[in-house]
Amino acid sequence: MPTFCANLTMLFTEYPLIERFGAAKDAGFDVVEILFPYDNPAQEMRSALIKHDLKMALINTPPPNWAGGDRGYAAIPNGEKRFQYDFKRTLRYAQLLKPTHIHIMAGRAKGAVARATFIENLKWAAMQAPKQSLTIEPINPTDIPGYFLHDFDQAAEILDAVDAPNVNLQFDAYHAHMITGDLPATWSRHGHRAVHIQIAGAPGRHEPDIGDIDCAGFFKQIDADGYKGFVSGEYHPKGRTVDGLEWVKL
Ligand SMILES: O=C(O)[C@@H](O)C(=O)CO
Ligand SMILES: [Mg+2]
Repeated sequence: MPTFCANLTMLFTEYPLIERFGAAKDAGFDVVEILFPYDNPAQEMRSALIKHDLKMALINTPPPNWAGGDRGYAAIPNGEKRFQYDFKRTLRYAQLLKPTHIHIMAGRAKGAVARATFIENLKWAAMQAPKQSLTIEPINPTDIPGYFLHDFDQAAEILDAVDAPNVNLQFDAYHAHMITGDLPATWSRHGHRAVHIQIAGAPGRHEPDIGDIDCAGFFKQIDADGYKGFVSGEYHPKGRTVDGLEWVKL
C-alpha cells in the first residue's frame, strides 16, 4: 500500500491553512504537501509540522498567488531573472519546511524558445540545489490552458535533455487520465521516471474514487512496479474532507 499524503492547498479547506496540519494528522495522514505556501510565514508552518509530527512532501515554486495570474516562470522566454529570484525564495522556504520535492512550474508558453528556456532554467536549478529533489509535472490543458508542459512524452524528452539526477517526473494520475485517457498505459510508459504521485478523480477533480479512474487498480500497479514515493490526494472534496477519505483504504 502506498504512503498517502494530504494536499493542504485543496484538502481540509474547511479550516485556515495553519489548522489544516492538525486536521490532516487527526484524519490519519503523516505526510502533507502545500502547492503555494508563500502567503504564510515559513516558520509558522515549520512549527505546525513539528507540533503535529508531519513530514512535508512537496512545495511548488511560485506563482505566489494561486487565485489568479501566472502559472510559473521556468519556461517563459526572457523570464530567467524572475525564475531565479523565485527559486531562491522557494529554497528559503525549503530550508525550514524540508520538502522531499520542489515542483518547478513551467508557466504558460509554447514553442522552441520556451523549451530551451525551460531546459536551461531546470539545469540552473539542479545545480543551485544539487541535493534537493526537483520535479516537473505535465498539466492537462483543460485545467491550465496554454501551460507549457502539457504532455508526458514532452516531459520525458525534456528530462532527458536536462539530464540531472535530481530533476524527475511528478506523475499526477488525474492529469494523466485527462491528457491520455489511459492512466495504466501512461504509468507503464513513464512511471519509471516518477518520484512523486498525485491523484484525484476524473473528470471533476473530486475524490480519487469518484469517476473514471480505477484508483484501487492504479495503487496495485504502482505497488507491483516497486514505487516507493508518496501518493498525494490533490482534489476538491465533494463535501467535508473527512467524509471522502475512503480512497486511502483501497
Ligand atoms: O496538479 C496540479 O494542479 C498541481 O500539482 C500543481 O502543482 C499546480 O497546478
Ligand atoms: Mg498535480
